[in-house]
Amino acid sequence: MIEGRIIKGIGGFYYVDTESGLYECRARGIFRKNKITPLVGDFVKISIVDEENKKGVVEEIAERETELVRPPIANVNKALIVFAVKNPTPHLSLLDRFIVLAERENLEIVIILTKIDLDDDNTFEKIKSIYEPCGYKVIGVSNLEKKNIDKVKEELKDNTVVFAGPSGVGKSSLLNEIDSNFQLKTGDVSDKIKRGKHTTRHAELFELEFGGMVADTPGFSSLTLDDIEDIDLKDYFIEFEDFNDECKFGSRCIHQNEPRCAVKEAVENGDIPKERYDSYIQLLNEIRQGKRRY
Ligand SMILES: Nc1nc2c(ncn2[C@@H]2O[C@H](COP(=O)(O)OP(=O)(O)OP(=O)(O)O)[C@@H](O)[C@H]2O)c(=O)[nH]1
Ligand SMILES: [Zn+2]
Repeated sequence: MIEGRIIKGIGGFYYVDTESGLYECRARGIFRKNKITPLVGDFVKISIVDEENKKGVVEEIAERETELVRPPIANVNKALIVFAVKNPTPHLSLLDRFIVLAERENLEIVIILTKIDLDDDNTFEKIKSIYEPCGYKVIGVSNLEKKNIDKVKEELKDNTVVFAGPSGVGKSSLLNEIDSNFQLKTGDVSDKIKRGKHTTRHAELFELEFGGMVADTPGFSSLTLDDIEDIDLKDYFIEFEDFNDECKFGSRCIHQNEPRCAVKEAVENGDIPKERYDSYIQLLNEIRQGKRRY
């Protein structure tokens, strides 16, 4: 058996990068039986079935350091959450959902706002003023005017990063600016001509020329948080952290209707952005309603 890493998965095939090249692999049936799906980013052991045609079988999957469900990817340490300031209009509820999922995996999170060349109503500053006080780095980028591409590069260098965000925000364009080899790797020319634009259809990991790995992932337009418990949600709003223990009911406080809630006080004092608190309550209600349905 040889070791490698799954860098792409399409239609039941896993493409495993190893020291002796790229192998197209099937997964052992045992994984399906145990309800384990190999993920892009997984470190695996494969047996070679056909060396000439580079075909193999995934035999073992190493324990995952991190595992994101949406987009599905394993063993990344950082998430660059990409939204555009305009075209498409940024939906902060979706941004908050992604943050929750990434915080649950303890990923480092950086928010990238693209298309700042179109920003005629200060959307960048507005979003930054909500998320920066929470502790998130917010970087404004223009692929068109090649602005702040180097700042994004710094975030990628020597990390394993997932690019996630809605469709059309410029994730692939940004990766093209970052590493000129990216286009060669993704460029499905016939597809591009047919559809007039490049659309990412599956997650794929790329090695960056300056060190590090990055996964471009298909855009998503909604995210549900069904598998999160209502009581846990507050832990994924990191700006609540300093106040959680000061509530009258301590860690049992869900910061909604409880008396003497330090989080609610912090919102009133402006120490926690109101937008984030409102978003928290909205997600909390959603999770609870979802639970009641089952
Ligand atoms: N004005 C402006 N347009 C941009 C910028 N970045 C990307 N675009 C345009 O936005 C559109 C979508 O860009 P993509 O890079 O395909 O977006 P994506 O996020 O990869 O989309 P999916 O693959 O569908 O997830 C293209 O028409 C780009 O030319 C930018 O910084 N400024
Ligand atoms: Zn509270």
